[in-house]
Amino acid sequence: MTGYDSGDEEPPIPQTVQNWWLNEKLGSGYSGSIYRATNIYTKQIVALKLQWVEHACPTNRYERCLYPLIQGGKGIPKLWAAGVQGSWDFLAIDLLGQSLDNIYRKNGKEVMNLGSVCCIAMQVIQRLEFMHTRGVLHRDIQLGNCVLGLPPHDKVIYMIDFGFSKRYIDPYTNRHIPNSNAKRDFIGNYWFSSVNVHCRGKVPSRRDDLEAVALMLIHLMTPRGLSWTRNGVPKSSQAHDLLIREKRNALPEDLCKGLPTVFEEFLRYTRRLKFDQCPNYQEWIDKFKKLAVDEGYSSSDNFIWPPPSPTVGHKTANTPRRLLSPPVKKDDMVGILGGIAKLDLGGRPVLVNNARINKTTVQETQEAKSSKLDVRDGVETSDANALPGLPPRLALQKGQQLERLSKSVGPATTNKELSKYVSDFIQVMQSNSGRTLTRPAFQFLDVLYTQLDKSSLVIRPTTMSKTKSFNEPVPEKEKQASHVKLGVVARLRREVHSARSSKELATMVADFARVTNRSTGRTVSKDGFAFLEGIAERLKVLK
Ligand SMILES: Nc1ncnc2c1ncn2[C@@H]1O[C@H](COP(=O)(O)OP(=O)(O)OP(=O)(O)O)[C@@H](O)[C@H]1O
Repeated sequence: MTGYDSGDEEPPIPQTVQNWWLNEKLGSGYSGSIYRATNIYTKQIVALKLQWVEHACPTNRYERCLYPLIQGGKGIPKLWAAGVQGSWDFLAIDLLGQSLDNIYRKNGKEVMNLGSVCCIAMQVIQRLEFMHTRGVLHRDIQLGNCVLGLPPHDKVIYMIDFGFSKRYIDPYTNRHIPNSNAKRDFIGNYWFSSVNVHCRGKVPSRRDDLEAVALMLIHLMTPRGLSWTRNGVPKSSQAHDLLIREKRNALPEDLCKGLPTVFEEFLRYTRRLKFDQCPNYQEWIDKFKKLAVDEGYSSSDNFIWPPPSPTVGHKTANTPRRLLSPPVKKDDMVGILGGIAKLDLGGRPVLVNNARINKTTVQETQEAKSSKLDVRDGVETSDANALPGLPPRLALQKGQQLERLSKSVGPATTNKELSKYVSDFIQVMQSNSGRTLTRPAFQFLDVLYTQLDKSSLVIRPTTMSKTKSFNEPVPEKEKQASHVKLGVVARLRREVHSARSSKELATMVADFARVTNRSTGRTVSKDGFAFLEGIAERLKVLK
């Protein structure tokens, strides 16, 4: 054991403590060790948490008092026995399996798949909801304290280590503990304790447990983890100060760049909560569930490790951008453009007045409209269109809807039609919690761009594969707006209303796609949607 500062020496670990025979060591922490132990009479097997009574940080003593308050909750280990025998303070609790930290490390600290992270989110938020309803804060949320059960409970995440836990409801007055401006000593962990508690010395409350969950989830989704975790535990006060500064200065939008928006929203939500405010746990459980479902994972919060195979290699709207190959690979783009080139357009003009639309075009438009009806209904009538290798159909819905829209926008012949398709595109994008530009969304924008850019030309199918795409180098004269950084979408939103030609709109669409791709991790912001709505509006009036 480590960490004790008593003058006395810690005695050797005994073979038995009360009725428990100690087997192998399962793990150890700052203040004690955990053993697998067998009841010598009943043969019941438990995890025995053992701590020397003289330890400088007598967490077992606190845990003994806390455990009874939270008994009976799902994912809370059962306390079978507790007490002091001789020099040893012990707790006998349910024997559990591996911790999320073990899993994370065994997995080479690789980014965890989104489905698993959503399960962790749902379960850990539920655990905290339960603890909080019992008037207890955890105060040490971290991967090592989230442990899987043993079969048949191996899909359940258990919370352990209540050594730092504390009542936030005064048992005598039944009131929330008071806030204070006095700076407190830090209790928690370096990686995930909230900014208020860790960096500002504030009194912890429910919001801080939730902020720690948010940081833990973001950590799991970030290559090499959160930046302040990368140098290991700080070994000096200067190193700790640096860590604190880094954590305090990290903006949610930077921490969550490229992640599904739910993560950033959750972190911001936890930081907006008032000191004594009760979090809306269910809202966030539902949001993470929806995110999982939208991305083709199960709606169940069962944590299955290793994750089921269908999701392997599946990259979707909400997959972190860092994990994705480039938005549209060159080969794919050639394929897409080749596909459009194969459309039998017969050299018809596009985006011209109705008088020049021939009968075939009208028919095609009607077909496009009928497929759009499916899009509006959001119902897939058949899996015939399912793309090989893609996961369950729920995940396909958004992608398929966008693919259909891309196909429809290609043969569109008037600005009015284009306007409607843009509105449909917005609708599909907004119907999904991950408002990110996925590959099919880029496809749509690319075809839209092509349509707008070529508005005054006749499309010649043979030249389509050479058609300019915003994914390809842009000629210098059009490049001025491609140095776009933050704020560009806001500018596009303003300027779209004064665009004088389809070509101008095309340039704006290209800028929008580039800046969304490059600067905001593909998330379509409010300005982004307003810009797209502006496109739809402008197309209605542009001839
Ligand atoms: N009930 C259990 N069943 C199986 N293993 C467990 C159990 N509880 C704890 N462990 C293992 O022992 C390790 C240390 O447990 P715990 O965090 O409770 O101890 P601690 O001394 O409070 O540690 P820390 O210094 O991290 O706060 C855990 O990370 C886990 O690997």
